[in-house]
Amino acid sequence: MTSIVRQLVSKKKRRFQENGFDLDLSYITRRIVVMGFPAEGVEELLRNPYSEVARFLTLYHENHFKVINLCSERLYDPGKFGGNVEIIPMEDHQIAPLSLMFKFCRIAEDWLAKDENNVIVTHCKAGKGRSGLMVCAYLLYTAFSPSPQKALQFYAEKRTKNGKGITVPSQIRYLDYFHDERQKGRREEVEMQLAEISLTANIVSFKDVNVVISSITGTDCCNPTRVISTQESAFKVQKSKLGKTLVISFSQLWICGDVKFEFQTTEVSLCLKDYQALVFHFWLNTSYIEGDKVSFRNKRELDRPSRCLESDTQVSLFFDERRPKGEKQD
Ligand SMILES: CCCCCCCC(=O)OC[C@H](COP(=O)(O)O[C@H]1[C@H](O)[C@@H](OP(=O)(O)O)[C@H](OP(=O)(O)O)[C@@H](OP(=O)(O)O)[C@H]1O)OC(=O)CCCCCCC
Repeated sequence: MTSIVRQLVSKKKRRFQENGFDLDLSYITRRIVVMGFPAEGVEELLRNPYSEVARFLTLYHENHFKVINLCSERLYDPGKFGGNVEIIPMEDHQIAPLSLMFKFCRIAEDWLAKDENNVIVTHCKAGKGRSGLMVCAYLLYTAFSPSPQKALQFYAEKRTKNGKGITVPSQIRYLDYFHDERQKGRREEVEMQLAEISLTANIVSFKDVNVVISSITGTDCCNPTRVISTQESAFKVQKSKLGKTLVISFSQLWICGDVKFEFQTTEVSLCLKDYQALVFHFWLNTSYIEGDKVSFRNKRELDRPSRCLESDTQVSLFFDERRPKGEKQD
């Protein structure tokens, strides 16, 4: 029964079912392994039991494995795997700044270069999204894959049965950013003045939509710093609604680097308390914005869109100015 539950929880991800093992684990290449979380206690009923993961690593890769834990929400004592564990915390369904993607690649490259028998074992919670972003970055970093599209296809084929590896659009966007930097070098940091957000969606006609904008300072991608919430009056924010279209205008709002946009509505919880429910979100890096407009043409281009959204939801961001980071305006 337990193995049935674990197989249900692992959904369409390929499992390692040889030699008495049945793990949510896939070899992406001979030396890159991706797996679901090595759980203990009750969660063992749902995910890879830590003891089975340890037995697998000892049997197949004793003294030659390095584990990289990408879960910010599930940390464990590195001593569990003999101490050879690196932690790069990422939030579920979110991106990692390019600096962390390159950090992952350097860790993997150094370890695999030490001994031809060495392997990298990467996991997050499901071992699908966050692990996929980092492993696809490594496939590009080493030129194993010539393009982000090829890396995504290769990963999806090796990790899943339904060809749906990385499915969060912003994670795919950041893989494109990574490839650009790997090919052409780091881009200049750019600040952009956000003038307007336009949202056309069914939800606008019957809900008040709030936008929270935050950005990553340093490499702590788990706690982005809030720039503004359109519910606050700290910045001059004007909202206008016409049918299914909401236009939010900003004044003097500059954003820079890795920026998260969260669209929320006020909901009532079961205990009759108001809370902000996430309708969708997306991430952008200002150095990669071309021109003065960014558009999302439908729901599929948004991250984790709620079921209540109609498919032809559209979002556009309009920018007034851009400047190199830190350049003072007179
Ligand atoms: C009889 C029980 C049958 C259980 C059937 C469960 C069937 C089922 O959907 O199981 C799957 C769920 C959720 O599974 P997980 O708890 O493992 O969550 C997944 C994880 O967040 C992935 O991110 P990452 O960790 O890979 O970065 C995410 O991928 P992404 O960020 O790319 O979207 C994926 O979204 P996605 O699949 O793409 O939509 C989530 O489903 O498991 C649980 O909820 C665990 C608790 C299960 C509670 C069981 C209570 C008994």
